[in-house]
Amino acid sequence: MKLNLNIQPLNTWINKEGKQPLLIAGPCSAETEDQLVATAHLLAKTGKVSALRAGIWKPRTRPGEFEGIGSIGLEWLKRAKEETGLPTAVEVATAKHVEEALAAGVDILWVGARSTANPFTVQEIADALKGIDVPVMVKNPVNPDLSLWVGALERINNAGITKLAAIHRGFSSYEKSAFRNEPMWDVAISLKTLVPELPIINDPSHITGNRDLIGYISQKAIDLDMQGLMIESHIDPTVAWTDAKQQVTPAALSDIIDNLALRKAEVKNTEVKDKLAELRAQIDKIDDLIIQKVAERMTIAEQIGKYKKDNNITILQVNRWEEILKKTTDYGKALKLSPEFTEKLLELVHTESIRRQGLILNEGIEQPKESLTHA
Ligand SMILES: O=C(O)C(=O)C[C@]1(C(=O)O)C=C[C@@H](O)C=C1
Repeated sequence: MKLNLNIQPLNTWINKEGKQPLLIAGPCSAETEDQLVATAHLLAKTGKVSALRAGIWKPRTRPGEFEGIGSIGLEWLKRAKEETGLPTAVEVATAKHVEEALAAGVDILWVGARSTANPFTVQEIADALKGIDVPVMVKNPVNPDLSLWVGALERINNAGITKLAAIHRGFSSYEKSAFRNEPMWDVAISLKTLVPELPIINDPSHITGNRDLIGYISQKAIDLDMQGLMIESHIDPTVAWTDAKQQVTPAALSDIIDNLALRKAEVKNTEVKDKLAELRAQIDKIDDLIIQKVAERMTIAEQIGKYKKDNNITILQVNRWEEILKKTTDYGKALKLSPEFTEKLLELVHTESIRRQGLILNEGIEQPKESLTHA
């Protein structure tokens, strides 16, 4: 399925001037005029930054935390832009923010993750943007809901904004992990599949919450053909008022960018092309076999379903299911497949098997369509 958004290419609204990858950087929050302007100068000096970001209004999880310096910071941004030539980007969460940012000459606006999760907020921002030709970037919602992300992009696009990009900043999760926000790359890949022309910019600062992992996530984003990076950079992260652990100095940022291996999606070399085509043909054959075998397995599950119906046996057989999970993940391990992967694959197959048996056991009863997976 494809979604039709009216989008202009990234290079029509942000000048990369040959810099690779596209980099938007700046402090999490504008704190003081000196901090912002000095950081901007150091970032400009790296020669790697295409736009300066700074949080002016900060949506904080708990009250009492620093909620951004407010409108005065827009004046500092203006000065930073005048002195460095870097275009500026800020987060907006209300119509008033939009008006103030535009009046102060901010070049790029972005919608934050909490705002994207709320269609009322997004619509308010979209209404404030009507008739204005300004680039807008939309962060993913805090929860891994592709529809909310797409909905926000549609609302902004419907307001006439064609200089549009998405920002992948990861998703909240209860699970403990190395990351502040789980990357859940599959959600960003689904967005890319749905709207291939939409630029996606990765935000490794918010995904990692940890400056030591920023290089690692940045490389993954480039490997997945994302169009740019937004990285938080502060002249002295140790004393930053917000997100101190995930900010890097402009010099450290420059090193991170130098260490990235740049990749391109297009294959130009014919030898490489031929080799890829040969391997892809093998994958095509195997994919057909996988589908053929899954279909055969479903036919057998349906036969079992008939027995269950005739003998009043429940569909779910937990002991048998556990036995299958154990033996198959063990077998997978021996073949170098991770148990998590094998389990996920089997769960999908088992869910479909159960659904089909349900159709047999409850024949004649209308059954609404259910989703196969959760997120
Ligand atoms: O063994 C069964 O009873 C089946 O119906 C097969 C099957 C499966 O697809 O693997 C399906 C449902 C049960 O929960 C257990 C296993």
